[in-house]
Amino acid sequence: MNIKDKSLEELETVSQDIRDRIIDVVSRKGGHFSSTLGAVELTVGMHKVFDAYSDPFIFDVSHQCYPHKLLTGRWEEFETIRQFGGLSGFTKPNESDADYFIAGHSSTSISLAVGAAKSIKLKQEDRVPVVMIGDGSMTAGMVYEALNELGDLKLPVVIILNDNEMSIAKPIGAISKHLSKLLAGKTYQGFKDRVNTFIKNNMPEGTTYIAKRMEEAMKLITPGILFEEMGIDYIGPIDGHNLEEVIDTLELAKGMKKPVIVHARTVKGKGYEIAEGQHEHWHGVGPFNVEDGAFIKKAAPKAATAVFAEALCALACKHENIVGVTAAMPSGTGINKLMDKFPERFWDVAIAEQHAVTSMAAMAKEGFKPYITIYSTFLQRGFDQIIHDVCLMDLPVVFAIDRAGTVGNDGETHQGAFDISYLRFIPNMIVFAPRDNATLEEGLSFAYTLTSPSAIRYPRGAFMEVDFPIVPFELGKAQILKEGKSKKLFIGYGAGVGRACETEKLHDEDIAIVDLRFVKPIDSECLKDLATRYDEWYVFSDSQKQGGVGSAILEFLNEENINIKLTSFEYEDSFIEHGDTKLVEQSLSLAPEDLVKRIK
Ligand SMILES: Cc1ncc(C[n+]2csc(CCOP(=O)(O)OP(=O)(O)O)c2C)c(N)n1
Ligand SMILES: CC(=O)[C@@H](O)[C@H](O)COP(=O)(O)O
Ligand SMILES: [Mg+2]
Repeated sequence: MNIKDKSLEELETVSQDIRDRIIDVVSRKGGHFSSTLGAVELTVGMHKVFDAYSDPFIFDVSHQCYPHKLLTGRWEEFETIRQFGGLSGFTKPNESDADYFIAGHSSTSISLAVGAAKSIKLKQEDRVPVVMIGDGSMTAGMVYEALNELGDLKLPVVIILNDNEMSIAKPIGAISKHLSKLLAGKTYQGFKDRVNTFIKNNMPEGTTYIAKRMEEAMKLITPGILFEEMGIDYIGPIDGHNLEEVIDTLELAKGMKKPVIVHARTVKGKGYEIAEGQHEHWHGVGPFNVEDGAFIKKAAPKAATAVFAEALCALACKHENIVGVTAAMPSGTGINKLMDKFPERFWDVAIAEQHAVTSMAAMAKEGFKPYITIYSTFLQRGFDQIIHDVCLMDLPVVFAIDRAGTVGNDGETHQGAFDISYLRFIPNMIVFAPRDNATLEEGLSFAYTLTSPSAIRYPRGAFMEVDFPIVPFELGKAQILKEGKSKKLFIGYGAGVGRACETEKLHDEDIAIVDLRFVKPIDSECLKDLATRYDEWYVFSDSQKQGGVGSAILEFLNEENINIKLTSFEYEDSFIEHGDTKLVEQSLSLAPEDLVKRIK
């Protein structure tokens, strides 16, 4: 839809049509809801003033990109948003030339804009990167790395700060507080260029000097001081739902040919009253009833996250030295319950995974027992800190890794595929996994006793329940769940144990099953014993094959010079698409019915 020539009135209608389409589809299919509604006018303004097929349109996280997709030839296809084989819920260049870059992890947008702006300058092209970044995403350190360079190079970039005073939950920290103060202030237009030009052309020499001093003085009172001092012009706050104001301001910003932040005040959920405002549960939703906003709940077994939160609560009651953090995912990780119960011991540190890891390392050094609770995919953000600040000092930090394995509709940017591979090779790190809710509780208690770093992983949603005796975790010890008459052996790890059991049931042989429990240190004695009885091993784990569980076992077999035929049912060397988990697993031939065929 080309909106360049539309009048303001027509654009108001376009905005309403976009809102109606989002409410209709997301209420039936689920998705990121309140973020996208809050970004409608800002997105329409971007498309009115800039050209998405030439100027890099860069959405931070890009969960708010639905209006952009609707304006760039995906109106009908929007019906398939986040569905298997359908549109991604985030920007994706192979979907449309209007999608400049893939996103899903937050706070990359300004770095992308700096890279784009450097390239545009070198290629001497007439294009301007335009960024939309939320107030929550402004709390990640990477943003300041980018602003630091941008303010120095003064490359033309327009940054729209979409400030709805919400992250997923209420925003945390001094940056958010500062931005809210700005929102409360009166509008300040960064129009110094116009003033300077006027003075230069019309006033005697000395005036410029006086004007310069005046400008310096003004800086002391201008709200955008945080950005102005970094060399980034600040305009705002403006009403991010007032199309005329948005368009005029973006025109002004574009004309400034320098880095400028347009600070827009918006309401998360704007246009669907029930979701308007600071409502965490409207950020990402399942299907709901438009009339009354009631969520259409499907009966589901108890999620691992809920078990984790309850178990950690019980532990924290028992042991006063337990502390913990989430990085802006309080309800997603269940840490909100701990924050409510122990506000002095559990924190939301904002979107700051690196800071989460290193600050908790210091608490471990001080004698506390930190549980760092971060999704597998987001923990990738704190990788160097895990090595440099936790493992090098061999500190007793527990990494509670939620969303391990495939995560469903979020897709490639969010899969919890890599944590085993990226943790296993770090000295001092203990890597282990429960197979169900009962062993998750057991595992969290066991982790409390460890004097080295440890990582325990569990899936999005519920484990598949399996029925075997619960034995206490013992460092480096596996648990043989059943012996078998066949020469085959199923080795399950974490949620993979459930899949091994399902597959064994579908198979027409009596197959032994072992719960590996530890991928590091691996249970050499148990594996050596099993090798005397079984010579065809199959590995089941929700993790990347490269460097994963199968690799660990192969390394062991090689070191012991044991000759076993080993097949690993882990993820192949590619990124995993979005969609319903069952459909995704079938596409990977990892559903039990597929595995039976592959074994045969
Ligand atoms: C590195 C990283 N950590 C955590 C998340 C989870 N996450 C997705 S959106 C979001 C909040 C974003 O808030 P904001 O930028 O204000 O956008 P809004 O939804 O308010 O429009 C968070 C924490 C993420 N995508 N990336
Ligand atoms: C956009 C983003 O990164 C989060 O909203 C994420 O989608 C949450 O994932 P869960 O739904 O698994 O909590
Ligand atoms: Mg926000």
